[in-house]
Amino acid sequence: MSETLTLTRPDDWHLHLRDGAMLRAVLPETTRHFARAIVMPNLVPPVVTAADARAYRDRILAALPEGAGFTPLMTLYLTEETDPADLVSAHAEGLITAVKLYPAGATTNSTSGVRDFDKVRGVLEAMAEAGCPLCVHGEVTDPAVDIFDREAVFIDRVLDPLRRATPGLRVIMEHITTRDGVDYVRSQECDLGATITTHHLIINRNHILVGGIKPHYYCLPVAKREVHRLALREAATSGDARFFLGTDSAPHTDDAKESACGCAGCFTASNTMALLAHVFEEEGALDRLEGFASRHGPGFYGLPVNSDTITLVKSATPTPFPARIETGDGPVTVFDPGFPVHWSVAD
Ligand SMILES: NC(=O)N[C@@H](CC(=O)O)C(=O)O
Ligand SMILES: [Zn+2]
Ligand SMILES: [Zn+2]
Repeated sequence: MSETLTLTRPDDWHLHLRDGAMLRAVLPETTRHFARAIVMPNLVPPVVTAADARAYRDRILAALPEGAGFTPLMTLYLTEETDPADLVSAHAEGLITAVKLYPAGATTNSTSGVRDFDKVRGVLEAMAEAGCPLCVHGEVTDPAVDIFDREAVFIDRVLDPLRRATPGLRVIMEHITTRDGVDYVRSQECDLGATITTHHLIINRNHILVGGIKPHYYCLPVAKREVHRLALREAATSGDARFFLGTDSAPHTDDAKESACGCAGCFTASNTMALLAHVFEEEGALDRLEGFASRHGPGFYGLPVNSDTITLVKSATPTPFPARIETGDGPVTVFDPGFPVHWSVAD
């Protein structure tokens, strides 16, 4: 007898869809299970204006598989030159759902990001006024700060001062990787949420480095110590509506990952829901998966929850998933959790 679990259809509140051949290959992996996704704007060149976002949204819609009922929720990439009027009108007309802040140099394609936070103060104030949320890649780029400390230092040096200076700004700490991130979210009264990725619930830094370097486990923010992974698991499965799913599924070709200078990013779009069922079952929290994957995100963004469902099935034998997907740019390896997975999403 197989066990099943039916959930309100989930959304992905942090996703990289890329462009061109890669977009066409990875998009169906998301639309199969998810109804909506917050689409990251870190293309080359980035999505910085309303016109860029409209053109990118049209390319995504043109690449949708037949019959996919999927809505891309667009974002703008915040730069020191962002025009607040362009941003506010794009938000007002529903073209964009949020704005993304990358500290310059913090991650993949972030060179156009923010260096001097004073230069974006006016834009952040306009966003607070307009009710447009800010998604944040929360790592400092100071070369003197150890890579494993960059999230915690960002909270103290950048995020907390920024939020105090801009009351009413709704902020999502993207892909939190530390207990410090969890604690900071919990310590705040309002206007703060956090996304958690699938892979950060599964791997710690040992997975990347013990027994040989594993480039497909390398992403940013880099996975931390086990205590942090456990804190993320506790937060994700706690039922606290401030924590929700953002896969940060970030495809790079195998050539780009398996390199002397490998790109950061784990590709999890294909197997995220199966892996989450495994994780939530391990934590005795299967009844809270729907909150994390399907309810808390819309709640934070002030959007309706989806009206249809997906069904997860647990079978007696492990359910294999493809090790990689083919793209016009080359193969992309699917995140391997390193354990057998018995859950899958029913067709
Ligand atoms: N997470 C990653 O490791 N990489 C992301 C960028 C990001 O989300 O920081 C990417 O665009 O490849
Ligand atoms: Zn990021
Ligand atoms: Zn990302």
